[in-house]
Amino acid sequence: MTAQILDGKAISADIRADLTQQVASLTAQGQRAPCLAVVLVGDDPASHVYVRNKERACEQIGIRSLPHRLDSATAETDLIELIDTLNEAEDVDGILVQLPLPAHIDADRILGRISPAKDVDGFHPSNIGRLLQRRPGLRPCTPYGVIKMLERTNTAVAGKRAVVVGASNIVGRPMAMELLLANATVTICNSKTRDLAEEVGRAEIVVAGIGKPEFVRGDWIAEGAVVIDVGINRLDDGRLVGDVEFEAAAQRASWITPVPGGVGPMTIAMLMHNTVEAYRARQV
Ligand SMILES: Nc1nc2c(c(=O)[nH]1)N[C@@H](CN(C=O)c1ccc(C(=O)N[C@@H](CCC(=O)O)C(=O)O)cc1)CN2
Ligand SMILES: [Mg+2]
Repeated sequence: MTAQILDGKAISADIRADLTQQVASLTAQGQRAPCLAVVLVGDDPASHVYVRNKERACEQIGIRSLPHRLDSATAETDLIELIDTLNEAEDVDGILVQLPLPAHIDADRILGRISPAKDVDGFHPSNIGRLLQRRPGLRPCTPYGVIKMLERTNTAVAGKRAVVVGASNIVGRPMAMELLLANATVTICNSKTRDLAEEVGRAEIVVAGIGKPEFVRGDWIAEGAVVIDVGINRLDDGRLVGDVEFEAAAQRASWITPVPGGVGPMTIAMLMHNTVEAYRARQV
């Protein structure tokens, strides 16, 4: 089998086009536009690129973005003060704090300070708990985006054997919860998993999010599996590769996401989706 490509750029463009229409119809009715506060601390070059891309996506959709660029030496107490101000601001619907934060700042404390109603990244323990319990809430963008991509394959997730490789708080764990919500039979693999190849080989859906270039070998993949690669790794030669050995995996998979142009663009599209959702929830 040779896999069909799950084109994250195209799917995210569809989602953003739909959001553009939604926002246009809100503002045509005289309502204010949704507003996303974008907080970036420090000068990590990749973070600057991601934040710019998020602000550009806001602009295209008609979401107002409120930039807060802070010095890398910003004290944790000052950042908390800013979060509190944004939590209180009537006209701010979503708060995004770009990660990673500088080492002297406790990221968990900051993410836990954001009002769950404005937590458009879906990282607050309350939103994670809601996902775990099948209750409505803001859902972490990357796993949510993966679910949207799986919908595009027109293969039912319910009843499928899904293997998530990686158990991070922002990808692996919430991804497993999303797949469970969709009624898959889910296995979460971590760094201590014995015989990873065998686990992956049983999967009808594989989601890789471990942050190790081409760690999941193509010959581990079962014939016809759907392969979702969340990894984005920059090699010394400048090439960008995922966590899956793409060419070999594509020989066996039915669908596969490329890197770049796969899950990455979906993360930003779902952030925009969550911002509009947070706005709507705050209007009632
Ligand atoms: N507060 C958050 N911080 C971080 C998140 C997040 O979701 N919320 N995720 C990552 C960074 N990130 C968004 O913030 C992100 C990374 C990559 C992409 C993307 O589209 N990548 C492109 C390739 C880009 C390149 O050439 O380097 C792709 O995959 O096609 C989008 C979003 C950590 N921090
Ligand atoms: Mg820290």
